[in-house]
Amino acid sequence: MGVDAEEKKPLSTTCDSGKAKSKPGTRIENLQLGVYRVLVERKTSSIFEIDLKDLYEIVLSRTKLVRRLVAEVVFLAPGLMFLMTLANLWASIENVVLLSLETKILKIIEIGLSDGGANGQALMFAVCSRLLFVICTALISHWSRDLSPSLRKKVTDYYGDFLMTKNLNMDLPTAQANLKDRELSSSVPWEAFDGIFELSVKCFGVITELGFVAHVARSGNHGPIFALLCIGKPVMYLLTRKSLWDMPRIVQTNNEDYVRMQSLRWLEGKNFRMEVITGNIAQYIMNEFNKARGALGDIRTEHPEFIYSRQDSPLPGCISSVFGDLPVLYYAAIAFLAPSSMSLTTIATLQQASTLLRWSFWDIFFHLDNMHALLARVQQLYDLETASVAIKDGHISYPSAQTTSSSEFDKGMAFELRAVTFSYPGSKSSSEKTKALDNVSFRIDPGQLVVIVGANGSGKSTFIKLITRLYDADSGKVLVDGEDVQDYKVAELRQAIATLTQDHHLFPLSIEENIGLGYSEFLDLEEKERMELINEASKRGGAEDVIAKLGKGMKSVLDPYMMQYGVNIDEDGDSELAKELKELDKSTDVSGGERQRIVAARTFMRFNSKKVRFVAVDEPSSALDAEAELNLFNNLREMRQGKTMVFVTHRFGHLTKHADKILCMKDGQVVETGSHAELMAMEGEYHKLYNIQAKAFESDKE
Ligand SMILES: Nc1ncnc2c1ncn2[C@@H]1O[C@H](COP(=O)(O)OP(=O)(O)OP(=O)(O)O)[C@@H](O)[C@H]1O
Repeated sequence: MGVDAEEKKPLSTTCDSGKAKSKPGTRIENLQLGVYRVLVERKTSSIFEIDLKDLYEIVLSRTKLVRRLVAEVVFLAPGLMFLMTLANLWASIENVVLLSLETKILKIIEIGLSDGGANGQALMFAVCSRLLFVICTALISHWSRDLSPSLRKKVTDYYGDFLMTKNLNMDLPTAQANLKDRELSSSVPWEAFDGIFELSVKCFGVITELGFVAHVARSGNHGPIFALLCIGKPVMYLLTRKSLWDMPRIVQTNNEDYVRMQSLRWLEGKNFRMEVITGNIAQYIMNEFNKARGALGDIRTEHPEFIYSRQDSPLPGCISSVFGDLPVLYYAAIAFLAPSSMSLTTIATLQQASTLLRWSFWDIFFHLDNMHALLARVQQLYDLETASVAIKDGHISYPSAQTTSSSEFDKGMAFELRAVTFSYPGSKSSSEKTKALDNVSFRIDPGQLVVIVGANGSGKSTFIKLITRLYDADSGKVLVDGEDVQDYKVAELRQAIATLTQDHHLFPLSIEENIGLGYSEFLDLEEKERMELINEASKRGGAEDVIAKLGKGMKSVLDPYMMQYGVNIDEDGDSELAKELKELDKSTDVSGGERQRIVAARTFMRFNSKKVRFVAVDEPSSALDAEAELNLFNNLREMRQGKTMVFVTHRFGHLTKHADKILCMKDGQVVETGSHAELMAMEGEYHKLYNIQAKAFESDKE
C-alpha cells in the first residue's frame, strides 16, 4: 500500500478528484491501493486511525435509526422477541457461568491437595451444577433454534412489502436518480437488526465477563486494575487499526490492464456466447487476457478495504501484543511481590478469563465493522419514504370540465409544446449536445393522426415520454387540451392515454393477464365477458395464432419465475432424475415478433376503456414482418374514432399517406412540419430520409 502522489487518468469516474473539495477540518487523500484509486475523506485533527469524536457522532446519528428499527421489529413479534432475548442472554452468560463453576471445582481440588483430601460433597455438588447448567444450555439452544428464523421471516416480509410498494409507485426520474436503491433488499433490515441484537448480547456478555474478572481478582483490590488491563489490547487495537470501512470514500479501478482483464473475462458469459462462437474469437480473448495478466504482474487486486487494513509498520501490532500480555505480566508481578494475595486457581481462572475477554472483544469489533455499512443501507431504505417525487401530481381532473364542454371533445386529445427543452436526468445538462428536446414548439389538434420521423436520437420518443408524464420538461410548457400537463391528476391523465412502444415487455404472468392488464379494471369482469374482450384484443394485435400454438393457450406463461437445478446428475444418462430434468428444462418461448403481437394486444385491450383519447405508438414494429406491421397500423387506424394518434416510426411508407401532419425531427428539434407532399416539396430532411428508404427498394429492383 502506498499513497500515490501522481494523479492517474480515470477510466470511468464518479467524482473529479481535481474538484473534490474537503469539508473544513477534513482533507481528501488520494490513495493507490493495488488496482484501485481511492479518494478518502479524513479528519485533519485525528492522530489515531479512528477519531473518537467521529465515532461518537456516528453513534449519536445512528441512535435514532436503531431505535426505530428495533421498535418496529419488537412491535412485529413481541412474544418472539421476548423469548429470543431470554435465550440469548442465557447464552451470553454461558462462558462466565462455566468458568465460575470450573473455578469452584479447581478451588475444591486445590484446597484438597493442600489439606490432604478434597471435600467430596462440595466437589459432587459443583460437578453436578456444571452438568445441569450444560444440559439446560443445550435444551434452551434446541428449543430456541426456530425463534430466529421465524422472526427473520416476519421482518423480511414486512420490509419486503414496504420496498415493493415504494418501488412499484416510484416514478421514472426518481427511480433513475436513486440507482443505489437497487442494492436494497428486504433482508437488509433483518441483517442490521440481527447485528444490533447480537452486539447488545455480546456487550452484555463482556460486562458479565469483566464483572467476573473483577470479582475473582478482588482480593488485594486487584479486580478493577486487572479488568482494565484485560481491555487494554482491544482498546489499543481499536485506536490503531487501519480500516476504510467507516470512511467516506470513492473507489475506482484505474489500472488499465486489470480493467481489460475484467472486460475480457466478461466475454465468457452466456450473453456473448453467440458472438464468441460465430466470430471464432475464443483464442483471441484468451491471448489478450493472458497479455493483460502479464502486464498487470503482481499488483494486488483484492478489495481495497483489505489492502488498506494491512499495517505498513510493525509498531501498532507490537504495541497491541504487549498490551495483550499486560494481564499475564500483572499476575506474574503479584505472584512475585505479594504471593499470598492470589492462589494458583485464581491465576488460572484469570488467565482463562482474559483469553475469553479477548475473543469477546474481537466478536464485538467484527459486528461493529459490519454495522456501520448495514445501518447506512437501512437509512437508504427509510429514505425511500421521504424520497422527493420528481413527477408531482396535479389538481385538475382529466378530462377537465372545460375539455368535456368543448365542441372538439369527441375528437380526441389536443397538445401543444411551447419552447420545450428537456435533458434526461443523469445526462450532462450543461452541454448543448445532451438536450433531448431543444426549444421545441408545435401543435397537434384533436383527432389528428400525426407521424413523427427523424434520425436515431433526434428526440421522437422523448416527446411521448413528456406527454405521458414519464418526465417533466426542464423549461417551456406542454399543454394538454389547453391546460399545463403538470396541472392534471397524473393517474387520470394516464388513463386517457394508450401507448405501444418497443420498450414494452411481457410480464412473467399468463398471456391472459398480459393482455387483460391493458385495462386492469376488466380483470374484475365475469370470466365469459372478460375472455371475449381479451380474445378480441388478441385478434386485433395479431396474436391469435401465436396463442393458439401454445399448449396452454391463454394460460401459458412465457417468462415464468423459476428456480430449478439438478446436482450430481449425469445429464446424458437415462436415470429417472436425468429424464425429469430434461423435461423441466423444456421451456415455452415465442419469437420477438410474436411477443410484440401480444404486447400490441394489450394496447388494443386498453381501447375498450372509453376513457382513451390519445394513442402513442413508438416503433412497435421492429420485429414484426411486413404484413403484421401493415395489419397492426391498419387495426390501430380503424380504432381512430375519438382519439388523437401519434406514430413514431422509421418505416413511414404506409403511414405518411394517412397522416394529417408529419413532424420531422433532427437533433432535438422539429425541423419540418407538413403533409407528405409539402415536406417532399421542401427537399429537406424528410425528403432525404424518404429517398433513402425509396432508393433501397429501387436498388432491390435493379
Ligand atoms: N434514458 C435516457 N437517459 C439519457 N439520455 C437519453 C435517454 N433516453 C434517450 N436519451 C437521449 O436523448 C436523445 C433523444 O432520444 P430519443 O429516444 O427521444 O430519440 P429517438 O428519436 O426516439 O431515437 P430512436 O429513433 O433511436 O428511437 C438522444 O440523444 C438519446 O441518447
